[in-house]
Amino acid sequence: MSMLITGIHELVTCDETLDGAVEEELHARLGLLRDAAVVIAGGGEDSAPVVEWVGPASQAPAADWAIDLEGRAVIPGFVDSHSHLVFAGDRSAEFAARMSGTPYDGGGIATTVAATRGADDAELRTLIQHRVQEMRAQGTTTVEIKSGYGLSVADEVRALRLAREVTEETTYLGAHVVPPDHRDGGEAGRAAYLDLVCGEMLEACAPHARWIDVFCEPASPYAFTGEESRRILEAGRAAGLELRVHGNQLSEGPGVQLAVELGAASVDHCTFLTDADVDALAGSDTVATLLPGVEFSTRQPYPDARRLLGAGVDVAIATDCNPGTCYSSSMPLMVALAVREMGMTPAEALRGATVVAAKALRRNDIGTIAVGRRADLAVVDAPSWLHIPYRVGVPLVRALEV
Ligand SMILES: N=CN[C@@H](CCC(=O)O)C(=O)O
Ligand SMILES: [Zn+2]
Repeated sequence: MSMLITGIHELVTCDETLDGAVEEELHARLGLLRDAAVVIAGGGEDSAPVVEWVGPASQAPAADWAIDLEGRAVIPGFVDSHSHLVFAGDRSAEFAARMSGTPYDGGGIATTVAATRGADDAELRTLIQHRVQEMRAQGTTTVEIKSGYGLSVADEVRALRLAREVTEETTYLGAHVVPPDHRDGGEAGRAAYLDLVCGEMLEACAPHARWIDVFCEPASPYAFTGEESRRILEAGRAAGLELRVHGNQLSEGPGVQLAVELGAASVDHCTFLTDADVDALAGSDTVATLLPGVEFSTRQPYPDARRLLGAGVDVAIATDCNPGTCYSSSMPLMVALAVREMGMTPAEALRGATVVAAKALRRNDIGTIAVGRRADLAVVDAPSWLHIPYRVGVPLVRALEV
């Protein structure tokens, strides 16, 4: 079965090779067509629908079904490459304290670990499904989900198993923080937890995960040093996982350069960078994923995306949706913050939320609208994609259900 989607006033494909794309600075590298149509086909029990044809509406082929979007804009579905959706509990009071000056240091993660361990599978499943649905309703069609609020073998496996029910992009984050039960044991407790993360826990979690991640942040007493992070990432790679890193969130530190050295797909946060960090990223295949909702919700300074883009670094943006540093699932909000606060042009921010975010997940089947790629489309209830940052806070974007 095929479906013709027509009545598209602006079609953002993010396909830079597309013939006939508008060549205006405002829409640079977006592969933008006006008065366009898309044909999608396939899809069934085992396979997602794919794009079969893209072009001017006047040349569209016939299809089994047609829908008319009546002059709206269409973009590739957002790729949210960084989230922590498997959690229970509430930390809104911590947010309120930060708004009046209390700094974030990662200590609140223990609160969520306790609440998450205390929730049964059905409760957690409902929470995850609700959050994924909330994302789709705002245009997100792919989401990466980390564990990291279990921090025992059984609880980490459970988090990844539940995350796998809704996405292939699952990330083992046993190295989120050293949990309270091990911190109480001092240096020996910490060493025992590292052994667990790199040993029994990794072995149990690897079958449920594609990625391994670590909160590399020597400035936080709860997180991991550069050397500890190296050991964790190397163990993960030996177990067949691909690498991503939480780095340079609270201070300058080793995370970015470690991620580049080990060939991680992405290093996320990048709030505090030295010139050497920027240079390392610029010569690498590692994406810098910025998480502007975190700076919004922690009152930290926003990272300077312009500095990274100017050096030639690939910059993605994601929500980091989690109960501590950013409880927002809204990619449209992240696009707006990236433009308003981090020096990205609207076009750079939209690319960062789609095609560059796909690169951060080492995927080339999503993040663009092109023949043969997945038919993951989002509709903007406005004539131009520019309304996403322009009409901040207005729920204009939704995933197209096909
Ligand atoms: N920094 C580490 N992890 C999360 C926050 C987790 C939490 O505070 O619950 C982040 O990406 O910001
Ligand atoms: Zn995170």
